[in-house]
Amino acid sequence: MRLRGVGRRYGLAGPWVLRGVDLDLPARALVRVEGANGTGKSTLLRLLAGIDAPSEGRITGRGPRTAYVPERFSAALPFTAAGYLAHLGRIHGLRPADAAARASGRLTRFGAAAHAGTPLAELSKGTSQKVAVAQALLAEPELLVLDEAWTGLDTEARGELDLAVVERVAAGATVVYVDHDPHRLAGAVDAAYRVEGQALVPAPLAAPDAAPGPRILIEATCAPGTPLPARLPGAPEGTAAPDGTARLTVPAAHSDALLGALLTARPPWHISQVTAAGARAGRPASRDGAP
Ligand SMILES: Nc1ncnc2c1ncn2[C@@H]1O[C@H](COP(=O)(O)OP(=O)(O)OP(=O)(O)O)[C@@H](O)[C@H]1O
Repeated sequence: MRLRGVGRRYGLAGPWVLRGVDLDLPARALVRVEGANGTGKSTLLRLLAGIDAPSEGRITGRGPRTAYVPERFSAALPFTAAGYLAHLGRIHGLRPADAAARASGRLTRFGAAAHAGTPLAELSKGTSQKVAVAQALLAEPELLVLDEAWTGLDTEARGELDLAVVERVAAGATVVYVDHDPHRLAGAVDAAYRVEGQALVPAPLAAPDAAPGPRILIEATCAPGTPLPARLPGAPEGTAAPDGTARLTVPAAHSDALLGALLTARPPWHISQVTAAGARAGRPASRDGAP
């Protein structure tokens, strides 16, 4: 996706919020946008998501599957949380039974299963935000735009969203996000930009050492006594036990490479579980439980 000479102002004679923005967003990339309060980050994200149009300039190459999570989500629609997600699933072309199953799975993943039957209008702010995140992930978007989507989520749901973002990028998507936490997803970010004045300028990436970002725990098995392959990518922490089980943690950015190395090793390792490191012990990454 490309932005060329993009500008946005509100009202015909309003001040320019953004002007002369040129940006290339490749596939399979995690892109952070930062900037001081009120500089135009949300304005840029709405333009990227296509829910607002530039006042000047051109945006091209946006794919059909785009999802957006706003800073504050409130859907004043006559649906329950699960009904709303299932409805969106059907709009995305899923069969009713598949849409209902996927809706339920997404609510479970973000710890909102207990509120599946609650009308949208009665959801707490945190649960509404979980529904917003669940709806964005429903269509497996190729462009995912997150405007402080972590705000209002509990710790577990924040970890799930970190993991879901990393998964989307690994699946080939472009994910663009704003978050007040400078360490959010640090170590996994491919490019960062700062809104300054009316311009968008490249920003330095947070050092992975200072802020390692999400880590993934990979549990694998092989024949008892098999040593781990040498020089595994991502410098994973952990060892293989004599019974042939291994528990390894790596920065999320390296988890795909590590999985690939284990699966193609000689002899190959069988992957038994992949979870967010720091998730409750022994529970899979897609877990249930109320907030
Ligand atoms: N719908 C709108 N109508 C008029 N002005 C707007 C609108 N949306 C944003 N603005 C103005 O555009 C400027 C940039 O706002 P925007 O919300 O994009 O900034 P931001 O960097 O996301 O802010 P924050 O960090 O507070 O979330 C602000 O001056 C804001 O008042």
